[in-house]
Amino acid sequence: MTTTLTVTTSTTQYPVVTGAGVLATLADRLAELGLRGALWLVADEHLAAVAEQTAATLRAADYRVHTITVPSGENSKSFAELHRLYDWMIGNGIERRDAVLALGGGVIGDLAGFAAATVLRGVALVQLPSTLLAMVDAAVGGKTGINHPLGKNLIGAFHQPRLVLADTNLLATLPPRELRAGWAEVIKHGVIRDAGLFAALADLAAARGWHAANPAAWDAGDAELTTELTGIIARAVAVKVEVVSIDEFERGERITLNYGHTIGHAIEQLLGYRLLHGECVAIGMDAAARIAVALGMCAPELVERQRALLAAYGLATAMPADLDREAILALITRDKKVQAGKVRWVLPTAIGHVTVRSDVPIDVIETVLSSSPAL
Ligand SMILES: NC(=O)c1ccc[n+]([C@@H]2O[C@H](COP(=O)([O-])OP(=O)(O)OC[C@H]3O[C@@H](n4cnc5c(N)ncnc54)[C@H](O)[C@@H]3O)[C@@H](O)[C@H]2O)c1
Ligand SMILES: O=C(O)C(=O)C[C@@H](O)[C@H](O)[C@H](O)COP(=O)(O)O
Ligand SMILES: [Zn+2]
Repeated sequence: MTTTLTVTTSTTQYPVVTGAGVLATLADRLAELGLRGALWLVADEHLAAVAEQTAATLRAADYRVHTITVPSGENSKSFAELHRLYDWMIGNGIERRDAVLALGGGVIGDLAGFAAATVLRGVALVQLPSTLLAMVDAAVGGKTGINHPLGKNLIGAFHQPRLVLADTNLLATLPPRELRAGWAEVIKHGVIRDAGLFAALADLAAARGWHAANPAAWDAGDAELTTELTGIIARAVAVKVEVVSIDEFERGERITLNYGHTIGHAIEQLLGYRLLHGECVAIGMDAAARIAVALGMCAPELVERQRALLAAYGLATAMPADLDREAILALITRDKKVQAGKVRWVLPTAIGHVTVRSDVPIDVIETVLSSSPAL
């Protein structure tokens, strides 16, 4: 099953295509978009074979293709890697009508996307996500960037892709831990905007007997499961498409996509990126839900339901014991969503609904952090 959704903003419109085998349609789609310049394929090192195959197909369709691989992992969202991409592009004569193709997870999408946003003041970008997380979230919506030693994603730009092609066949080689990290953003999409998606995830978990001790596993040979999960992925993509179409530049609605990230990003950075982005978002979602309960915004049952669903998809919500709670607090106040010195918290009121609050008392946050279950 292939699903095509369209991001429509005041400045642009582009398709987000999700399905098994869609990467094979890349050359035709580029031609339809009128992208006939050279292609600069930036691939995660673990996707080198896919990159080679993709480049060969594009060359057979008369494209000039340059390829480069980037070391896997969060550390590649760095000035050094960005610089290496600029040297490669400029050194080999990139032109304004060319396009950058980002083949990999969110790290490659963010890094190559930012290079595309800035080289020659911007060239076309095509996102070819290869992780669950990138398919449902990172590849869509145009947020690109790198990390700064003082914080996550602090240097970046909005640069919308011309096309997102999410080939779910690529997920067959994704390590289970990375797949689990992707479920965090899928569940986030359910909590912030789509109670039906949350219910579908919960129903599937119940039907399959998935819980903390026996979490979700995707056996690609199970056709029925693959169909169900592909449908769920398409539904999660739809949430992202909807939100960024409403609010491209995060002036309002888009901040809801940051649910779980205020604390999540702080943990990611404090642990030196030892935990994955999705794993930290899961911990941050649990803390945010507990803040909402403490403020009387939702019933404690919401925390339990969210925790159970995260656990069923293999995600822990306890904070690592070595995490310095004071340091989390300090980092939160440097979050890029801080306005007039106030942290803007995305908090749930019910499954499928969140609201933004800038008046969360510090002692509530301290209590939630200090009462977090520890790993
Ligand atoms: N721009 C956005 O809107 C947005 C949204 C969410 C997250 N992000 C960012 O995305 C990053 C996380 O992305 P991610 O979870 O995709 O991680 P990632 O890009 O680090 O990829 C995860 C790991 O899987 C490997 N891999 C990727 N695809 C594979 C495949 N098909 N088969 C085998 N191995 C594969 C990679 O080499 C890497 O080791 C974070 O930096 C986060 O900040 C950005
Ligand atoms: O697309 C968005 O907007 C998001 O917030 C999606 C998040 O899942 C993603 O992690 C994003 O990179 C966070 O953005 P940031 O502005 O908080 O760095
Ligand atoms: Zn995220």
